[in-house]
Amino acid sequence: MRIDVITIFPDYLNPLREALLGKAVERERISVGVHDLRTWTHDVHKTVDDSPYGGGPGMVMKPDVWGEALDAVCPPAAETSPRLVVPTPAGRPFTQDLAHEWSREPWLVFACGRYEGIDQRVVDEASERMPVDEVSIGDYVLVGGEVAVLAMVESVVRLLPGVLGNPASAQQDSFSDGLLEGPSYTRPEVWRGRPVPDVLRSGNHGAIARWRRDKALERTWRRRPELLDALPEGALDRKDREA
Ligand SMILES: Nc1cc(-c2cccs2)n[nH]1
Repeated sequence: MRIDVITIFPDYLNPLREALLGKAVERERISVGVHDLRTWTHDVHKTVDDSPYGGGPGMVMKPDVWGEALDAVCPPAAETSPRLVVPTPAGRPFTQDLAHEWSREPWLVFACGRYEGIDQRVVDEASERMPVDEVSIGDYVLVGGEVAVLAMVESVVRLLPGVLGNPASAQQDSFSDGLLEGPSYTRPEVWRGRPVPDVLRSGNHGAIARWRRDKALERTWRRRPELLDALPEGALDRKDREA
């Protein structure tokens, strides 16, 4: 997978070179290009934004600069086009399902804007030649899209074959079965007077699976009840309903 990020804060994307993601780059599971948007300005101040038409607070990012940047990073004449991802608080929710969908893409380009946004014509024009997803990573407002890109890239790249040490981890993610993951425990057996639940040390794998499922259902019911309503028909069996 090829990943390109266009940003006015290229150093903000340095974590993409670290740890798990850094290994994925080293192993050529992904190639990462980070591009400074100011490269495509032509004034001495390298201006990337301007006041919003219609008035209002903040600044909006200029379409001409973004247009040149996107033309350079994903040339219109090229035979392949990327999926363009634009983080915004006004986007559709980014979910684990979307991470799985994107993990099958050969090329993703992320456009990091300000929270007041990028001139809408940039997305409108790009949509004529590539798929564009305007997505939100949650109902809160960041200053820029860079943090959102780090989160989304990490959640997508960890799903690629050969990136996670144990592929089973991605299979047992929270949300993979529509529920939140239940509690986890490791040594010591007793910590500050708190023992590990007996069932987890019983060696009875059926009982352990049942206990874990019950804890996942309980946690989901307490913290995210709407996820239970969104489960497909038949996802909960009789024992689940008794939990
Ligand atoms: N979910 C979300 C995205 C954002 C921003 C994207 C770009 C600038 S601020 N804030 N919150």
